[in-house]
Amino acid sequence: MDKIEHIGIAVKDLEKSNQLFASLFGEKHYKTEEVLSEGVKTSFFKTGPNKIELLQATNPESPISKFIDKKGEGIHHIAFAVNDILAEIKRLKEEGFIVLNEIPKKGADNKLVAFLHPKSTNGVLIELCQEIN
Ligand SMILES: CC[C@@H](C(=O)O)C(=O)SCCNC(=O)CCNC(=O)[C@H](O)C(C)(C)COP(=O)(O)OP(=O)(O)OC[C@H]1O[C@@H](n2cnc3c(N)ncnc32)[C@H](O)[C@@H]1OP(=O)(O)O
Ligand SMILES: [Co+2]
Repeated sequence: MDKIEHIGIAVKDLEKSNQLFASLFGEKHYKTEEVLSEGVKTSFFKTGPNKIELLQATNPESPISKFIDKKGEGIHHIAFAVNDILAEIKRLKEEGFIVLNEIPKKGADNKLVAFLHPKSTNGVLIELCQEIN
C-alpha cells in the first residue's frame, strides 16, 4: 500500500461545503464528478500534496446518506493508492480483512476502487485506489 490518495468527507450540501472548504484552503475545488454506482456527487480539492474528496449523497440508499443519518457530516473514509489493486485485495483478504467488493469498481478521478469494511479496520472505512492508465 502506498501514500494516502485522498480523504473522503461526507457533506449534506456540496455547494455550501465547496465554499466552506475553498475559504479554508484558500483555493477552489478543481473538479466535480458524479459517481452513479455509489450514489454520490463529489468535488476535489488539493492542499499541498494532499487531496480531499467531498461527497454528497444523490439518493437515500447512498452510503453517504446512511452515514450522515447515523454519524452526521465528517470524515467518511481514507483512501490509499495501490499499484496493483487485485494483488492488494488478495493480500488483505489473506490477512483477514473484510473486502467489500472483490471486483474493483470505477471510482472518481480516473481510479479503480475497492473498500474494506470498517468492522475489520478499527472502525475506519478504507478505500484502495489504483490509477487507470
Ligand atoms: C466517489 C467514488 C469513490 C472514490 O472514487 O473515491 C468513493 O469514495 S465512494 C464512497 C461511498 N461508497 C462507499 O462508502 C462504499 C463502501 N461502503 C459500504 O459498502 C457501506 O457504506 C458499508 C461500510 C458496508 C456500511 O454499509 P451498511 O452496512 O449498509 O450501513 P450501516 O449504516 O448499516 O452501517 C453498518 C455499520 O458500519 C458503520 N459504518 C458505516 N459507514 C461507515 C464509515 N464510513 N466509517 C466508519 N463506520 C461506518 C455504521 O456506523 C454501522 O456501525 P454499527 O452501528 O456499529 O453497526
Ligand atoms: Co473516495
